[in-house]
Amino acid sequence: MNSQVVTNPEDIARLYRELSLFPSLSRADVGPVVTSQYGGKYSNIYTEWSQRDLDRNENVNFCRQYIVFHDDKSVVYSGASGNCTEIKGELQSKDSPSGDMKAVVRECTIKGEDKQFLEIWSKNIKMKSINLTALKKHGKVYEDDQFGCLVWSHSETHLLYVAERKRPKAKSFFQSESPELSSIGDEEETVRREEKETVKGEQFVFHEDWGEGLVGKSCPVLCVLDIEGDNVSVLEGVPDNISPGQAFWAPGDTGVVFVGWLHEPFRLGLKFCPNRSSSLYYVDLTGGKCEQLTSGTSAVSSPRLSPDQCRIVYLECAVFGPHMQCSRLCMFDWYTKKTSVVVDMVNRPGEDGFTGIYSSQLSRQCWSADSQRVIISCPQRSRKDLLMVDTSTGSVTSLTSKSDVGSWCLLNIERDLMVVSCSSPNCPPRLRVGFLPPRDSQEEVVWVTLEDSQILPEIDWQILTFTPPPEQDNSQYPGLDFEALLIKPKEVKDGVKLPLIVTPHGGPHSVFVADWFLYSSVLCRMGFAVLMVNYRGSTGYGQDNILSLPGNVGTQDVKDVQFAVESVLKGDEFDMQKVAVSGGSHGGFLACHLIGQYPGFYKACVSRNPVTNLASMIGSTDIPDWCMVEAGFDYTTDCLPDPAVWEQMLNKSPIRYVTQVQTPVLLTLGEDDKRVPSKQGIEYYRALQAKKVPVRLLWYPGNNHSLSKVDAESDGFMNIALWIIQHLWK
Ligand SMILES: CC(=O)N[C@@H](C)C(=O)N[C@@H](C)C(=O)N[C@@H](C)C(=O)O
Repeated sequence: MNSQVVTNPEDIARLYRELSLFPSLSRADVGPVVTSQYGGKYSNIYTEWSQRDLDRNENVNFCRQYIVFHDDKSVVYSGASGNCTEIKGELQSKDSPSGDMKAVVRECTIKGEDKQFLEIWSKNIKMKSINLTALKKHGKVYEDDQFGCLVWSHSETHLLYVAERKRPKAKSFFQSESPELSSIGDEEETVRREEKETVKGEQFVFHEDWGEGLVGKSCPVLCVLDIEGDNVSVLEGVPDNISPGQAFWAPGDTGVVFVGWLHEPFRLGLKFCPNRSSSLYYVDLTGGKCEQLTSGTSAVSSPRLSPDQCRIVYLECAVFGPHMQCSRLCMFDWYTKKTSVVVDMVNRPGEDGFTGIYSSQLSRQCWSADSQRVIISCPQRSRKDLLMVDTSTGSVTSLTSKSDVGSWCLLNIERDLMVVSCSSPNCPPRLRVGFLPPRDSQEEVVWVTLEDSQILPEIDWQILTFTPPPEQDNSQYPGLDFEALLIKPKEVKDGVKLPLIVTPHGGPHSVFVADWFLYSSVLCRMGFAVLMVNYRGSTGYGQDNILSLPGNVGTQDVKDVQFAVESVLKGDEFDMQKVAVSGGSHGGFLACHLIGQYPGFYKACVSRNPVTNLASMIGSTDIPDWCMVEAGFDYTTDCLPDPAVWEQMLNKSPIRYVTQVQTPVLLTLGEDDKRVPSKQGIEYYRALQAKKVPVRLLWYPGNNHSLSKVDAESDGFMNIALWIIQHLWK
């Protein structure tokens, strides 16, 4: 075999184990400025990381702290202050604004029962540990990014968080009554009260939840802990037709501002779906009066209060339509109660190259100290950059576009000290800090690395740009181009042509930015080239690019990927007899389309939780609107099955071409997938079996759409690599 590909399973596993060690940065907080007696200033940087532990079969979360000496505008010295500490059981944590206290929501199992505690730490003492489970004021605390929050009041006397609404105990009509209580004591009184609150016939009522990644999260409520009084109250006044989340304290702690998502007539999947009808609200703590701050005709997210507590920026996009779109950055003036658009949607990038805002979540803090600028990390074509927005002028400046690092993520900013994670396809995440230059200055940010990582010299990467041929131009949205990341081994032996693995992203409205990808890095170290295609419809290229795809899935996206592959194969670097295709979700949809529409071209196919039949998916997915929109139809909540629509859906689905498939297919399915139900993969699996096409199906219990648990991810990789090797060199 004239190749340089690693094929021995033990060697592959060793490579995977080596590269899976690199942790990812999930959070950073900047502590208060401390001035030493000699006038030196320093701040503590608290960071949280996540790392795969293949032996414990879990993602391990740990923290590490650093100290940064500065003069409020530049870093003088920095270094780690201690080693890493695993943080197990901590659902949420947050230092108080002064840094004097820390709140922790902790989950632990006591005598076989899961319980949740809200802890208040000060210096070296755990001052309070409130058993939230025993209080029975609400259900489980929300720890997710969609609804969850843990916020200190400005006064540091109250804590705000989100939990599941308390549901009365349900019992059968035929359950025997508890024996008459002999004596009335506190305990008995509690049991008696609970008996009264118990309802019959409600044990099996269906409670819809918010879908994939939010299973069991149905009715969030805003909760406030009065730290002095040790009592928890559920905020009144939130309208019954909305689910609140992403809450924070209003100026002066007079009340709470939050995002409310409409959940009538029913809930649709919310994860990766920022296009759900939602508004900003304010609920007054005293009277419980609730006020809607934004129009209610759009979808909003990530409200962030300015340091001077005068304005709130937030992201806004249209309701329904493509699930990820170009957002507007809007602002609500707390005192005039007026909203304004700071940065509008970008249909086509202009000369300045700014392609629009595609972030679905702003960083925890994103304001400059002067309350004039906002920092946003978001995709700009195939990179992810830090953008500085001047909220007075709406001007957008990239702080990182000249960098050779492909992906920058703002973790936090406090008093203009930015904490970022940055990485590239050949460089795992690094932790850096740097001061935001003064407003209107032309200075570049001076970045200081707190935690470095070495560039992998064996990996080379580049961004390729493609212009579709005239016959594939979109007449409604003409002149659009698209890109792909090409990741390949730096050293290639003479005479060796590289095998190529083609990977279209899912979404379809998402994007591959030049970030660190574990799978692509290991495949590259094994000797494969990997082509990660950002076909038309990807985010980061303007709203027109996104709008060009709905109604054209299964043709435009498929042709874009094939055009990119055939363009790359025109060179003599790659072996066109050794091309595989691999994708997940909509990327799996494309992988299955490609082997059906180009029979024999791909020698192996891997498909993770693929969409294989839009017509059969619409009735079982948590995002039925996605099926309608991507098939080219408008969605309304009262829409009903229509044979003509189903016919169109079927015609745009990979299952339509399954009779042409010759390529061996590996399917990997998550048992708990609410997004693309596993029956989609099974439908395709059976069709291949019936045609006697080599097919293998891996079924991962306890895994959902992302198949991101350590077992599924590591086992999945090994099987993917060996499947490709088996069929590219048979
Ligand atoms: C961009 C995005 O995620 N859109 C959502 C509506 C979504 O879940 N789409 C799926 C069909 C999908 O393709 N998801 C991709 C991102 C995946 O890899 O899971």
